[in-house]
Amino acid sequence: MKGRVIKSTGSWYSVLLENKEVVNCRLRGKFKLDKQKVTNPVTVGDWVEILVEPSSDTEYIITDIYPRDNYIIRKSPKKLAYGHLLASNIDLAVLVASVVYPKTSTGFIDRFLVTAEAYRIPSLILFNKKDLWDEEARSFVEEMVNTYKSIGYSSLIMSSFNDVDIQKLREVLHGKTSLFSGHSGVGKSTLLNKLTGNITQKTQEVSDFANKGVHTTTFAEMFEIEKNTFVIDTPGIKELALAEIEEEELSHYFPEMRELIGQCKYHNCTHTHEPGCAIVEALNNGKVPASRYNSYLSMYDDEDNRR
Ligand SMILES: Nc1nc2c(ncn2[C@@H]2O[C@H](COP(=O)(O)OP(=O)(O)OP(=O)(O)O)[C@@H](O)[C@H]2O)c(=O)[nH]1
Ligand SMILES: [Zn+2]
Repeated sequence: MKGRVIKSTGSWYSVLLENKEVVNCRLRGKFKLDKQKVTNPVTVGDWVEILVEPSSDTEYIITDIYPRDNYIIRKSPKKLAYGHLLASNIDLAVLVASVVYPKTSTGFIDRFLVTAEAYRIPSLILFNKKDLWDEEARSFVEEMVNTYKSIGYSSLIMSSFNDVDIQKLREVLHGKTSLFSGHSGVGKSTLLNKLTGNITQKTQEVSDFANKGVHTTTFAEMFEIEKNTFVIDTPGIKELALAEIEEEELSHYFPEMRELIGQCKYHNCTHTHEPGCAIVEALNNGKVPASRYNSYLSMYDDEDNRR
C-alpha cells in the first residue's frame, strides 16, 4: 500500500492512506542501518510503501521510500555531523510575514528566500494582518511587494479573518504541498486552522518508549486540506536554516544577482568591496534593490548561518 507520512515522533510514523485512513507504522530494520547522515531516515512528506507486519495484523511497517523531489534538512544540535530531515516533497515554501504586531524584517524575509532558492523550492511571501494597517503600513507593503515582484517572487496580501482572502490562498495552494513558516505571532496558526479546520485526520497518540522522558524535538505535521493539496506546519521553526551555503555561493541564491555574477572584474569577486563589481554597479543604478544587497552583506558576514 502506498501512503504519505504526515507526522513522525522519531520511531513511529503516521501514514495517510489513499482511503484517508491514518495508520501508525514502524520502520523496517534495514533503514536504520543505512549510511545516510541523518537522524531520521523517513520524514513528513515522504511517499512510502507499507505493509501489515506478517506476525501481527495490527502493526504496519514502512518497507520503502519513494524518491524525493526535494527535502529540507537541519543540522541536529546533538550530533553535528548528522542532519535532521524536516520535510520532503515540497512544492511551495510560504513565509507568513507581518508588518505590525510583530514586524517581520526584510533581512528575515531575504534569509527565507535564499534558503528556499538553495533548496530549489518556489516561495510565496504572505503579508498577513492587513486589517491592522494604516496608510503608511499599506504603502510600505506595496513597495515591498513590487520589489519582490521585480525579482520574480510572488506575494499575497491578506488577513486571516477575511474569507475572500482565505479562498484566494486556497487557490494558490491548490494541488501543491506547501510548507508554512513564520515568526511567532504573525498568524500562522490562525491561518492553518482556517485551512485545516474541518479535517479529522487526527492521528492516534502512540506511547513511545524511545522518547519517554526525552525532550522531544519539534516535528513537522502535514494536513491534506483537499485532494492532493497538503500543508505542512513546522512548529517552533521560525526560519529555514541556511544549510550548507558557502560564502562564495551566496550570490547564486539572489536571482537578481545571479545573472550578473560572470560580469565582475575579478572572477573571485565577493561583491563586498572589489572594484569593477557588476553587482555593486547594479546596486548603484537601482537594478539590485538596496535592501536585498544589505541582506546579502549581512548573510555574508554571518558565519552562524552557514553551519
Ligand atoms: N488583526 C489580525 N490579527 C490576527 C490575524 N491573524 C492572526 N491574528 C492574531 O494574531 C495573534 C497571533 O496569531 P497566531 O495564529 O497564534 O500566530 P502564530 O504565528 O501561529 O504564532 P505562534 O502561535 O506564537 O507560533 C492572535 O491573537 C491572532 O488572533 C489577522 O489577519 N489580523
Ligand atoms: Zn562582484
